[in-house]
Amino acid sequence: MGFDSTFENGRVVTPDGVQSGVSVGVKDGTIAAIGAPSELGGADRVVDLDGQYLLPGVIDAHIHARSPGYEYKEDWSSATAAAAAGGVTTVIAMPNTDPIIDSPETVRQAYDIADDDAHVDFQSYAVLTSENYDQVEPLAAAGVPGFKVFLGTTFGEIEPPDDGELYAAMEAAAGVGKRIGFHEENDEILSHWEAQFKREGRDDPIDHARSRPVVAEAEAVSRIILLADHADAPVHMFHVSSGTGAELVAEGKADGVDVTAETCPHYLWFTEEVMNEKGNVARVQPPIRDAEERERLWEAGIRGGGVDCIATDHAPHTDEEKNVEEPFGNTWESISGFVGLESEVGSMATFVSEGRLPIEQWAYMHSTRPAEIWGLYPRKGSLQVGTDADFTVVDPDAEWVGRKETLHSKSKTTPFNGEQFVGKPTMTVVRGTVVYGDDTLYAEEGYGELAPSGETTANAEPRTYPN
Ligand SMILES: NC(=O)N[C@@H](CC(=O)O)C(=O)O
Ligand SMILES: [Zn+2]
Repeated sequence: MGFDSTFENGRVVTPDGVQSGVSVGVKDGTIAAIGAPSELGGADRVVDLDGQYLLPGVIDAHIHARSPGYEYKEDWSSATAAAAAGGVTTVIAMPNTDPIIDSPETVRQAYDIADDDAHVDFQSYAVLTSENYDQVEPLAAAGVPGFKVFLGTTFGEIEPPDDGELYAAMEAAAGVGKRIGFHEENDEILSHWEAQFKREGRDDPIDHARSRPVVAEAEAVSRIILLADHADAPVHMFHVSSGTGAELVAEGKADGVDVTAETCPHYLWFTEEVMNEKGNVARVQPPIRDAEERERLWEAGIRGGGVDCIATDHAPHTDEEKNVEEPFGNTWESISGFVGLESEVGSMATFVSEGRLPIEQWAYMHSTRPAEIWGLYPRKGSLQVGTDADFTVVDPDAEWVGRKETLHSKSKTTPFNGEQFVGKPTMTVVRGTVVYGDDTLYAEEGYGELAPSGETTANAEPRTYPN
C-alpha cells in the first residue's frame, strides 16, 4: 500500500502501553496501518522520529478562544497557533464570549469564525442559563460536544440556571447523550468572602485565593453529584483544583453516578505559595491550593482515578487586565486566568520524567479520555487504524524553560514563565499534516476543522494505573 506519509522510529504510546519499533502509515488524513516497518509499504514522505514518543494527539477540552467579542485578548488564529506549537491537535472552547454561545445561531457563528481561522481541529461548548436551559435539544443538534454552566461568578458574569432549571436541563442532556460540565464554585461563599476581605482591606494576591476556599468547590461538587444522581444524567467537573474536590468526585463515581472530572497542570504543579512568588500573574478561578490539597489531588485524582482528564483552562487576558506591571498590587484590580496551551505538554512530560505519572496514563488523560467524555472518540483520541492521524510528538529528554517571549498566544502572561521542563513537544500532526514542527507553524489559518461529536461514551469509572 502506498501511504501519503509514514512516521517511523517512534515509540508509539496508547493508554494500553508503549510500542517501539513500529511505524504509523497515514493515508488521506487517517491512520492506515500501524506495524513493523518491514510490513508497511512505501510512502511519499517518511518522517524519522528518532526514538521520540508519538502520542495520540493531545486534546485540550478547556480553552478560552475569546472570539467572538474579545479578540483583543485572543482569537481563533492565535489560540490555535498556540495549540499547534504546544502539541495540541484539538481544542474545545468555552462559551463565555460576546455574544455568549447560547443558541444554535451563536454556535454556528463561533464555528464559522473557527472554520476560517483555526490551525488545528476544534469544537465549542454551549452555555446553559435561565434563558435557554430548555434549549438543550436544538443546541445538541447544532453540534456542540456538551454544555457549560458557570455556578461561580467568573469572567463574563454569566448567571447560572436555578437548581430546578438545572435539574430539567440535566434530564434533557441525558436524553441526547451529552454531558453538562460546570464551573463548580458556590457563588454565595465567594461573594461573602470577597466583600468581607475588601472591607478589611485585604487585597494581596493570596487573598484572592483565600476568598475562594475549598469548601466553595466541595459544596458545588456535592450538589451537582446529588442532582445528577437523581436526574440520572452525565455531568463533568471542569478544573477541579483540590484534593477535597477529587475525593468527592471519586465517591460519586463509586456510588454509580456518571460524573467525570478534569484538572489542570497548574493545580498539579504549583501550590498557593506561587501567589506570593509571582503575584496576580497566577490569579485564577478556582485558585491554586495549598500543598496538602495538592498532594491529595495527586492521590485521589491522579493515582486514585477520581480525575479523568487534563486540560488547561487557557484563559488569555491582557497584561493591563492582569495588572502585571504591579504583580503584587491590589488583587481586586486584577483578572483571573492565564494561558496554558504552550506549557501543558511540557508540564505533563515533566511529571512523566519524574516518575510521577505513567506515560500511558498521560495519553489516556490528555487524549483518549477527553475524547470519550465529549463524544469525539474513536475518531479522536484513539491511535487506531481508521481514525484521524492526530499525533503529538514529544522529545522526552529535551530540557527547556518556559519563556513568555516565544508564545504564540496574544497573551504572554503565565506562572509557567521561567519554569523548567523535561520533555518538549517537537511536532504536531493533525489529520496527517504536520501543522507544527522545527519551531515553525506550518498550517494555514483555516486548516482546522470542526471535530464531529457524538454521544458521550465515558463510563463513570476511569482506568487507574499502577504507579
Ligand atoms: N478560570 C479563570 O480564572 N478564568 C476564565 C473563566 C473560568 O473558566 O472560570 C476566563 O474566562 O478568564
Ligand atoms: Zn471556570
